[in-house]
Amino acid sequence: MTEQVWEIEPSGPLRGDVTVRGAKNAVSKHMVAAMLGDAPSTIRNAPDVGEVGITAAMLEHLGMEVERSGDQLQISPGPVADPNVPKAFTGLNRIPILMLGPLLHRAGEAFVPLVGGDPIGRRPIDFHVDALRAFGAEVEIAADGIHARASRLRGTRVDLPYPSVGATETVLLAAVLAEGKTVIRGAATEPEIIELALFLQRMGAGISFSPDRRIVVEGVERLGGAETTLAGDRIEAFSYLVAGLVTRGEVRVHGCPQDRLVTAITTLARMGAQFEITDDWIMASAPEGLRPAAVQTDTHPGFATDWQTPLMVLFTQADGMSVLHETVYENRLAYVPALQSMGAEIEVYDTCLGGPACRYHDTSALHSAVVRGVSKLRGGDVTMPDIRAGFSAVLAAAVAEGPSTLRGVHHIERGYHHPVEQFQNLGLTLRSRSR
Ligand SMILES: CC(=O)N[C@H]1[C@@H](OP(=O)(O)OP(=O)(O)OC[C@H]2O[C@@H](n3ccc(=O)[nH]c3=O)[C@H](O)[C@@H]2O)O[C@H](CO)[C@@H](O)[C@@H]1O
Ligand SMILES: C=C(OP(=O)(O)O)C(=O)O
Repeated sequence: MTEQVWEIEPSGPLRGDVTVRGAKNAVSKHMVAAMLGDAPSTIRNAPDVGEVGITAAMLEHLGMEVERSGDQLQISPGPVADPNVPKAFTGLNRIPILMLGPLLHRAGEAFVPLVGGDPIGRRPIDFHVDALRAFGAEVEIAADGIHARASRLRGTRVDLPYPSVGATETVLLAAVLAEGKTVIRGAATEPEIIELALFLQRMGAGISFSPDRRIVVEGVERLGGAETTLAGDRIEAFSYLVAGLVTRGEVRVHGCPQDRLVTAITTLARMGAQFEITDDWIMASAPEGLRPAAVQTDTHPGFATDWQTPLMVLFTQADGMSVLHETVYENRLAYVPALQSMGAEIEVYDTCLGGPACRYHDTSALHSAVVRGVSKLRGGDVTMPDIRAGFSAVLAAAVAEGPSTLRGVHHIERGYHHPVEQFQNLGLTLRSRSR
């Protein structure tokens, strides 16, 4: 069987411009929201990534029309042809669970296969299921997926035990057409949640945000179509800024609003990065080198867990001991052995270092890391375990001495827009080969 691999050679400082498009998850979730309308919706600035194709194929199976033209997607919500997402989509991404609410509204019944996403720790769906039951749905968890049925969803009160991004979205997508009022307490407030809520508001939904993670939704009878242009992906934007910093170059990132990166920018600035920020782009450089830092990942507006992997590689190139405490996923340091095999001096611990105790305090999950910099990295033969760890392997290969071979590149292709071209434009010697 042939395998796609990336061969990377050390290439000096990465410099130049990168434009980021909408985030892979944002585009999929807007596509799911569009299912709720009774008229077509348009989503612009969509990236050209595997995730969109997976979600489009699911929607088409359900009876929606999806038309792509350049960076624009038009979703025309026809009658539901089949309320079952086929099992062929098992594990391909996390989007099917979000389809339950819209399918219940449109068809009164639904089946979605087991959701996947990156293997970064336990990713249960109990909050989603409990919330749908609170709306009055009958939900049965089978070995191969979830069956749900409801003649009408009724507004309810949902208290999320942790501000889960996906569960907040499940509740929003169920609440907008439910009968009466829904109140979510403990809601996630990530920029992607706000972006989705604004889109739903354009479709006609009654959503208001209150302080203290409380969202109130007044159900409406019908939703129309809407148009939107997605903001550039903050994870991708951060990753390319770090690509410049870690190689002692400077990358100018266009398309991601500054307010989505505020904590990231402050964190990098604390490490000695200097920024130029305009309305159109953000550029980072570190002419005087980088200092170590202690960083804890968190829900928004904290330091996002998806920013953690490039930061880890940056820590290996900062002068001194850095600490990373991952509090969102218990197994998100599983990629560290690959970096260690390339010479990174990283030790992982099951204790909470560099911040207050988190949910994994009393477990044996290795979720804290101490990183010694500056480490001399050497080229390696590494398999990417997930999307963000994949990007960090590219960064490690870019600063390593000697060539590297990276496998599992499909992970990156699920969510980064044309990564080979972007890296090559920045000056990285990267060849993508089938072997
Ligand atoms: C498709 C998508 O949007 N992915 C993003 C989304 O993932 P996703 O929406 O899956 O992440 P959540 O915010 O739901 O997960 C946060 C935490 O809540 C826990 N939890 C979640 C749901 C549940 O029913 N029960 C439960 O215990 C999870 O195990 C995790 O520890 O937000 C994460 C946190 O910003 C990002 O890393 C992912 O890139
Ligand atoms: C964890 C991620 O994605 P997913 O939730 O789709 O696995 C991610 O984008 O970093």
